[in-house]
Amino acid sequence: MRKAMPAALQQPISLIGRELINDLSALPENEDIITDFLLERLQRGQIYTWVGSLLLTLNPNNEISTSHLYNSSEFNKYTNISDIYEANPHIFTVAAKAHYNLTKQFGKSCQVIIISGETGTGKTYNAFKCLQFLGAVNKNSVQPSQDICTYNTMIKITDACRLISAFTTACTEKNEVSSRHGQLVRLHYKGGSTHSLVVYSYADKDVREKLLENIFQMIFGLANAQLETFYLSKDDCYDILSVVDYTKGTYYQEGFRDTLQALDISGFEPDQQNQIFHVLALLIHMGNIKFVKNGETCAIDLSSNKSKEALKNTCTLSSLTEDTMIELLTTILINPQSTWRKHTSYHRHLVTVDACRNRLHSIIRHIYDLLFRWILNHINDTLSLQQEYSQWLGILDIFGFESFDKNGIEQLCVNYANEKMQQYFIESYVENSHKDLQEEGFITNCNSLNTINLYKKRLNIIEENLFLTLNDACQTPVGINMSSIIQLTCKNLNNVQKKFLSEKEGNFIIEHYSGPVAYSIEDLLSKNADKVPNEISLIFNISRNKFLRSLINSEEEQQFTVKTTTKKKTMLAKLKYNMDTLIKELSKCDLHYVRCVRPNRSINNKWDRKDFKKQLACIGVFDALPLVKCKYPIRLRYRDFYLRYSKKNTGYKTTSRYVTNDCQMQNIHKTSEIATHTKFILDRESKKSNNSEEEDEVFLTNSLLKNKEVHHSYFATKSKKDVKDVNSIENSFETRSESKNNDTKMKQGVLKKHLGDITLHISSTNTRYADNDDEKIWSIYYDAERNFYTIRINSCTLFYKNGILSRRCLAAIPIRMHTRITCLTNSHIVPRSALPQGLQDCL
Ligand SMILES: Nc1ncnc2c1ncn2[C@@H]1O[C@H](COP(=O)(O)OP(=O)(O)OP(=O)(O)O)[C@@H](O)[C@H]1O
Repeated sequence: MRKAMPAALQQPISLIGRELINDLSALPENEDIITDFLLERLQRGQIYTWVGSLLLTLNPNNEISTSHLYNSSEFNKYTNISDIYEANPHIFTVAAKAHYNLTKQFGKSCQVIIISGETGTGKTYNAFKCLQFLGAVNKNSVQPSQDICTYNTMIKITDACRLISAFTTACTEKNEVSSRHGQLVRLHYKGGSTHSLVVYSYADKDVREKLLENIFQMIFGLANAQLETFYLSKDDCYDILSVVDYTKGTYYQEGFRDTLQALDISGFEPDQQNQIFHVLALLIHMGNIKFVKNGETCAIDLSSNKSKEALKNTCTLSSLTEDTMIELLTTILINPQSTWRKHTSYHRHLVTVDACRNRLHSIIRHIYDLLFRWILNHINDTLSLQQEYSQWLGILDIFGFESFDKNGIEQLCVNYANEKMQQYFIESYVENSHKDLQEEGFITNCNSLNTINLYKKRLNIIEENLFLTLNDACQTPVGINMSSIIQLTCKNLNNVQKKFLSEKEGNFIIEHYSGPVAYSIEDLLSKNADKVPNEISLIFNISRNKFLRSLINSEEEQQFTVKTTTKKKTMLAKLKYNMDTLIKELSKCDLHYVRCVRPNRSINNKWDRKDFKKQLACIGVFDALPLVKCKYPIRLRYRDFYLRYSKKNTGYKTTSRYVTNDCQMQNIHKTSEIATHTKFILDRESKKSNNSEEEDEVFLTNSLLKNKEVHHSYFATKSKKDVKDVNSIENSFETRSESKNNDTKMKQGVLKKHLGDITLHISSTNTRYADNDDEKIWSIYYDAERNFYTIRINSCTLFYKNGILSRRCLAAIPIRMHTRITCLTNSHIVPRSALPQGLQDCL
């Protein structure tokens, strides 16, 4: 059960100024209010919102222009950000915070920005914005005297990521440029600037039947003459490009120009670029090969011109004979590695067209995979400058949750990866927050533990029941009826487990965190087996194409992909291994979460609120919110707090002052003494000089703080009705000006006004009085719209609202300060004894 919120924090939102709120934790825990609020923000072009320390981003869906969010002034604003913990919600803030923590050595030496959400919600877009921003920061931090190579590193890195993206995106039902791969871009830092890049590939989707962006680009981007050298033509029809939108030629041409530029910048020589296109052309032709049944066996369909032509071009581009290619595609070489028993090797014919087709596509996929990894290795070799440093900043962009009308193993891989990441988020963020809050005494019990258990159970069933069954089935040499295996697996589950995994009409249904998804079992085994023919390297080793040969033999040399040690190399086993490795890596890092959602329109063109709420629930916003509401939106580690305010201390005079109940001022010399007089809040607002004698001083005491037993002291917000008569304050200031020569009390420079149970004291020693009676030294202005007072004292401006007197324009959400007597080094809680003089900056 959570502790009741302080009354001041439960006031109606309208009083706080809804349009100023940028953190969901300031709103009541009501899904409808949150939905309205976010959609309102979206209409205003505010696509970013804090959920405590999480950043929530809304995909503007091409309806709202967001260019203003990423223009050069925004870059400058965030690259020169001074107050990293209180900055507006923006992807740049998250990047700046991670960069700040890394370079100032706050927290761990590895900082990772995790961007997640369903497909098409804007993960890749935001990951690029992060990179661009870090590029701008890097540019600022690199001294002109530094190596030009270092100076250009970030430009190269951004282009390299663009290149990787071109090789890993494809058009899907929900996103034209959907990532088909999960990558962790690691920017290695030395001396505050990026020195190298390493891109780790953690999970690839099954790209067999997918259309890869770069292949489109190539077809549209290459000149006709160059296409002819690869036996391609813009007018011909290629199966691998069967759903290409030919009206988008210009778009792909532009993409190709970017890819070429990225290839140049990433250090690919023209002949290497040509080799890449050569291999892509080979794959396009291979995709056109068709098979027919030929008696008991199968053969390549030579009666179709398209298929015949494809075979011819495939052989020419791979420099292999037609016989070799036919043998590779229609037979299996048994015992291929045998050298001493060579006579025992023999070819077994494939007997079904499907088997031949699966074999062809696994070869296409394998070669494409090898090409991509070769490119990745090349980029990493060029940009890692042969060195990795212990400090790095990572951006993790992993493909988003998918649920289409028909889902296969590809969606299973994607959704499992998302399930795993979500479980990790719930475990690392929600569970840790829960522990913190419990330790700090804010909550005694919390429902979030049930949520965590739910995630664990579901993942356990996917991994232990489903994956193991599918992997075992792949290893079995005899034919298997997958439908009955799935039925049996589901039948053996207990009632709780059945909630997560069930079987219906030949499909199996997983109740994911994002809702149920039905997966077809068609092709499940063949695709999961991911059987790359063992003889592929033997056959391509006799090719006269040197690049192809080296590519096929390069598998063992690849460094930046996670290698599975498991003997059962099924697709699901590899994926599980990769995800486990990734999570192990993440557990060593400080994590910054960015959660992406995409509001969609329903048929009547209104926002689909149901879907929007579902997305918010799925990415964990509603799980995190109750915890976030208990925590403070701004949480500084003790060390950060100390560094920040101790600096402020040295800038000020050494003597602090506090006000006792009867407004006497005393000097104190140790900050620790402040702790015993917690009424001290605001000091020295005038900036005239360091000479304390000439300065005005403003104090605010709050009777709420008188009680020393109050452990969680907070600077309470109070509703407007609690503030009594504002005019009377103004009047008293006027009176003070007028009676300056007569009133001895005024000469002592103390003004006191009771506002409910808050007392505002304004004191002045040696105050500079007005030279003439018309000059107003004090003024109070009430801003009715935003419900706060602006107090001007000489050149100094203060803001007052609901009991908070602050030097800055007031924060949009209620602010509390939590203190305790002692604290751990890494605690977010400031010990009372360490409250320094610059505490007012917290406000
Ligand atoms: N902040 C934004 N401003 C403008 N456009 C955006 C923004 N975020 C997303 N988009 C648009 O949404 C499209 C889809 O985004 P993106 O490709 O980043 O989605 P994704 O979450 O990475 O999807 P997938 O998981 O399928 O890769 C982008 O092409 C872009 O046009």
